[in-house]
Amino acid sequence: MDSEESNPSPVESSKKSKPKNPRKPKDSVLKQKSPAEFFADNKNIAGFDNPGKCLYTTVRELVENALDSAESISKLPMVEITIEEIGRNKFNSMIGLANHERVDAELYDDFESAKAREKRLAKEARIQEIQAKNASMGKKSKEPLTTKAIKGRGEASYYRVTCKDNGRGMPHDDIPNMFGRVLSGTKYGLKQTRGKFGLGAKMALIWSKMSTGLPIEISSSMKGQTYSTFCKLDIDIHRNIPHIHVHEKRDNKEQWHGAEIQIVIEGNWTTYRSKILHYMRQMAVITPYAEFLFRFLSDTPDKNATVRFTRRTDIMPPIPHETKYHPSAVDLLLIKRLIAETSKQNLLQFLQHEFVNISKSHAERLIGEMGPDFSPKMLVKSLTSQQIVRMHQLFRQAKFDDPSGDCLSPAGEYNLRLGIIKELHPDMVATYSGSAQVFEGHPFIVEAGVSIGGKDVKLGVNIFRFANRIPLLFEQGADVVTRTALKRINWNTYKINQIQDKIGVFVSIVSTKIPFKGTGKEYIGDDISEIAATVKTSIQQCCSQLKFKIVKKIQAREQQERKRNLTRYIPDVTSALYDVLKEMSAHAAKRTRYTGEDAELLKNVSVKAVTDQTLREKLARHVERVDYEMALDYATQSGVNEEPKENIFVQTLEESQFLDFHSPVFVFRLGI
Ligand SMILES: Nc1ncnc2c1ncn2[C@@H]1O[C@H](COP(=O)(O)OP(=O)(O)OP(=O)(O)O)[C@@H](O)[C@H]1O
Repeated sequence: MDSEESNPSPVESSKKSKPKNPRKPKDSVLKQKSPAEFFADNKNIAGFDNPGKCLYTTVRELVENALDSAESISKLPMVEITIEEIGRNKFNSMIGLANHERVDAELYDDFESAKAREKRLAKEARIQEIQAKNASMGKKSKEPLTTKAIKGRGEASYYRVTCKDNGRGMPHDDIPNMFGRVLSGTKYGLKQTRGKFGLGAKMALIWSKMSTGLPIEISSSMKGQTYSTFCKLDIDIHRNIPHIHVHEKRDNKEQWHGAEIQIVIEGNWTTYRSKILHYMRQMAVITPYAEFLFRFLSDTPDKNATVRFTRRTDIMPPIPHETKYHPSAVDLLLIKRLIAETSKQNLLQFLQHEFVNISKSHAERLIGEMGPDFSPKMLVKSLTSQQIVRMHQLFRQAKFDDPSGDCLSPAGEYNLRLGIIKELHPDMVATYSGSAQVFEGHPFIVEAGVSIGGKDVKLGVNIFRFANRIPLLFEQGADVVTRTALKRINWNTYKINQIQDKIGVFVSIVSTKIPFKGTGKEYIGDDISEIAATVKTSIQQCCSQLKFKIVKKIQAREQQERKRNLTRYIPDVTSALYDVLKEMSAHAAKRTRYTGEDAELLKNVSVKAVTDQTLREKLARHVERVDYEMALDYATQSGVNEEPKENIFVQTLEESQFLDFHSPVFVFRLGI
């Protein structure tokens, strides 16, 4: 499909989209909706709630696609995101709309009548007077300096969002459907990916269609391609098909591969600025092997911002690979689909090859158990609905080995720790990576980190959640990680103060199926007991490591305190002791009960060979020695960390294998 500039009018396309159904009864109120229409009507369920959130979710969807794409070809990701503010005049000229000055001012929401204005100004003058009076008396005034003028709903703000990556790129012919057909994508298999639903990019396009009416622009090229694709399209909401404006091949002299997506939408940078930057920062924590360049451009130069999140390691987690279904993870519909799609002929081969953890002998036993109607050689496509139900019933009741986590790609304890240290600079950090666990036949791995102290960390528990290496920023309260950290961890046990310490809790969950609540990928519910239990153990593991360090720190502090106290009491103690000894030595000659060392001491006291000063010096020396020994003991056990230190990052060898050494206080990685 090449260049196609013609653009059917909306009227035409809606006429086409709703053919009259001749059989529809006259009084029927039945209607159908296309998936695109459904999501346009309910865009909030995909995270497109209001203009600010739409800007945030658009950035997020594009960044996550960029990372998925680069990682799928094992390329260290380089992602450039630019948000360019577009003023109203510029926007109008982009869409060919002449600027228009207000004629009937009273029509507008922010209109302030002369009387209201007079009243407001009088009030402001009064406040200023009070403030001046208070200032002269040295008092602070609580009144705000100005009262608010009437605020209308405000003008819409428009932004051009561009995201460029160095990933796989997209095949020329697939691009229109990838961006212009809701629920189409390449990530539907059983595989750990950030994307899943085939929805995100289309939602951004639907929002642009709803707010600016401008099409999306895609440039893309795949490795080794001599051309790049340029495609400009929007979406026919009623028919859920791409509406192509331009789709053409261009020269690719630089041998570039990747994708550049550009979209113009309404948004709100002011209210979502911090969320977007937060998202980028957390993405840098969980993806320290990626380079992100984030730019905000505006006509007002002091609003401009450039943030670069530099790559800190070139070790990428292994590529997650597609796996087969576990027999306990399938339902009737899925079994039917697998039967329809399988290339295997008979039942034995089908069971053996379309599922994990069913060996040949196991498959034979299962078929025997299904009943006399079944045989290993029977054609799988000839199974009746009843027979499929029987198979499903057996799958639910039979015992199968758990699926392995080999197909998963967790961030890795090394990367997680590096990310936390790089972005937060905590005083202490502990990380833990668990083994693969299972829920409903899907493997999952939980990794956790707990840090104490650090830059820009608030007092109390600060939660950082990640699912399939996506930061989750919204709906925090209902999430399994938040609930576990706040309600099920007894921080006191680990000598951590939940209110006064700056605690960072990082939990990253990866799985072939993340049980998100809703398509917005904002939180994981607390109702899956396997996940909740693993999250709890992982956080506890980190806390135990920290407790070890904290206890040592407390001991060192107590010891210092003890030394200070002992030293403070030395003069009093020694003079009291000396007085007693003096008294005893005065009567020693008359009594014979003192012998040996005691008698020697009393004699020395009486001849002033031992004085108050001698006792003082001896006791001070003793306190000093005990303190030194204890300090040495502490340092050998916990390492000296008061010395000047500098972070160093070792360049890794490409294609090498690594061996991790885990200790309660560090992870050491060796190339082998
Ligand atoms: N930057 C990109 N590079 C390569 N392919 C891309 C890129 N962006 C999108 N795609 C392709 O377009 C498809 C649709 O993307 P979309 O964001 O709509 O859904 P998704 O990522 O599959 O799932 P989700 O809705 O869960 O994000 C993707 O599956 C992918 O194949």
